[in-house]
Amino acid sequence: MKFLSTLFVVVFICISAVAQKPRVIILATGGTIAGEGASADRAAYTAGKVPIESLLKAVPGIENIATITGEQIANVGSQDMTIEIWQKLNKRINEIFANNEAEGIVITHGTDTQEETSYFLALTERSDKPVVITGSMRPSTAISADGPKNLFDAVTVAASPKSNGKGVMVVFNENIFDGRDVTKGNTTNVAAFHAPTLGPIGKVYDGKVSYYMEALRLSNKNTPFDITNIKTLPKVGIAYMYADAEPGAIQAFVKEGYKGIVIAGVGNGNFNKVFYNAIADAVKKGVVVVRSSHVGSGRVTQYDEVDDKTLGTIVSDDLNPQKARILLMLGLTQTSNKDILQSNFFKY
Ligand SMILES: NC(=O)CC[C@H](N)C(=O)O
Repeated sequence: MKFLSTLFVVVFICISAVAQKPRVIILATGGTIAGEGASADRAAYTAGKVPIESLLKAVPGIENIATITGEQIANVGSQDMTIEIWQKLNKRINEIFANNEAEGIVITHGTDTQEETSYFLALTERSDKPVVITGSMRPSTAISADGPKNLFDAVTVAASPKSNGKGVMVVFNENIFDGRDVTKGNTTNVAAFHAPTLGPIGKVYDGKVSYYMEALRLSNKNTPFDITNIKTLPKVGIAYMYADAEPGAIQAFVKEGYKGIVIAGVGNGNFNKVFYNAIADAVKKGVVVVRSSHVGSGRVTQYDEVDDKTLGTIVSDDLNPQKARILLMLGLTQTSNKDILQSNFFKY
């Protein structure tokens, strides 16, 4: 009798484990994926119009992958993304995982600043469970809209047990990218994202997830950046270098009381003499200056054409300027020690 009842309990647990779908919560923030136009071409549309419930209706079969619920966190074109929305996202993500509300999270997001949100969250959210960001290049009303397919793939990745421990990722056009490495590489094409250092870490196709490599830079709960009780981040600006550039942007940031400046340098984080002098002046006034590059791939290395020791600058390693800005803002919430801030760029 005891054996039979034990057997019954074991069989019941097995059946319910098989029947129970993973739970995925979609946090919607807007973007082209929620865009709406008056005609079927992609021109003249407004990003961030369509609510998450309508987006889900356009994805047949998505309900078979996971038990899905949607929440609207914001509804903006991601050029209007703010640190306040990042904080809202971060808070809700940490809450969802702490309360065991879902196995995975998908964030729908405009593509323009998707790479910044992915890195910010990779540095600040605190779980091993997957957070998958996606979007689209064509609005929901366009011919061959890519949003439904990207959303289907993102939910597939978020629901997959293979994704545990992978942290924050971007899923786009069947590629899975690490949230740190990913960057937008095309202004209009559906293959809008790439990852200059690693390439995609995996692929998602036909409801199946395959990983090929792993990012080793520390992220998620292995970073010290906890923004739970932080209202605003220290101001960090980006100054763009080009032939015969003038240093007005650097001087303006210093005047406005910015705590840090990232130089979107040429080549290996280089700049001309007037930039050099303005940077030296900024450093003397206590502003932390990071050398990055607008080349689009590769590292900015220390003590190359610029002697960072003499100038007092630090380098971004392979982070592009917009990502270097995020790491510097978060680093500055903890210290203004340049050695520690520099070591962050080799760790995270
Ligand atoms: N493809 C897009 O998502 C671009 C739309 C808009 N600029 C945004 O980033 O939200």
